[in-house]
Amino acid sequence: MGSSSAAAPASSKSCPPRPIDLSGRLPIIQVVAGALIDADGRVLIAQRPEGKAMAGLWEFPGGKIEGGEIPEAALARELYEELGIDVCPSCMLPFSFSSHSYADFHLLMPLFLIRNWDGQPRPLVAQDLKWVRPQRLGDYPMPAADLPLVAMLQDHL
Ligand SMILES: Nc1nc2c([nH]c(=O)n2[C@@H]2O[C@H](COP(=O)(O)OP(=O)(O)OP(=O)(O)O)[C@@H](O)[C@H]2O)c(=O)[nH]1
Ligand SMILES: [Mg+2]
Repeated sequence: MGSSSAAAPASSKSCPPRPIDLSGRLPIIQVVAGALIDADGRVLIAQRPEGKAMAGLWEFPGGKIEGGEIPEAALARELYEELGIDVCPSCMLPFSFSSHSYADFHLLMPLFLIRNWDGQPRPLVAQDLKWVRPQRLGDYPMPAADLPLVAMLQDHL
C-alpha cells in the first residue's frame, strides 16, 4: 500500500504458456462435452467425421450450445443426436472446462462426467467410438483444447 513500485506478481514468472488470444478478435464458441465412464472406468471417445473441422481427431462427444440452451440441455440433445443415448441432466457431474484459443475462434467448453445413461452408445455421427482407459487416452490424437482435460481425468479417475 502506498508504494508506487509496479513489480509484477511473483507468480507471473512461473506461468506456463497457454494458448489464449487476448486481442478480443476471436468469437467465443460455446460447446459442451461429456466424458461417459463405464463400469470398468473406461472413457468413451468419438472420432470426428470426415468433412468436419479437425476430422479424424478423437474427442469427447458433445457439440455447440444453441441459443437459449443451458449446458446440460445442450449436452442431453447432443448425446442423443450423436450416440442415441438418453442422459438425465442430473446425472451430469460438472468436472472441469477448457478455455482455449484456436486460430479462428475461442473455445469455451465445460466437460461433465456421466456414469449413468439409457441405451447403448452408437456412432451415429462419429467415424468410430472407443472405450479407453484414462491412462491410454494419450494414445489417441485429440484437439489441443482437450489435452488439459485429459490430464485432469488421468489424475482424477
Ligand atoms: N464435441 C467436442 N468438440 C470439441 C472438443 N474439443 C474441441 O476442441 N472441440 C471443438 O468444439 C467445436 C464444436 O464441435 P462439434 O463439431 O462437435 O459441434 P456440433 O456437434 O454442434 O456439430 P455441428 O456444428 O456440425 O452441428 C469444434 O470446433 C470442435 O473441434 C471435444 O472434446 N468435444
Ligand atoms: Mg459434436
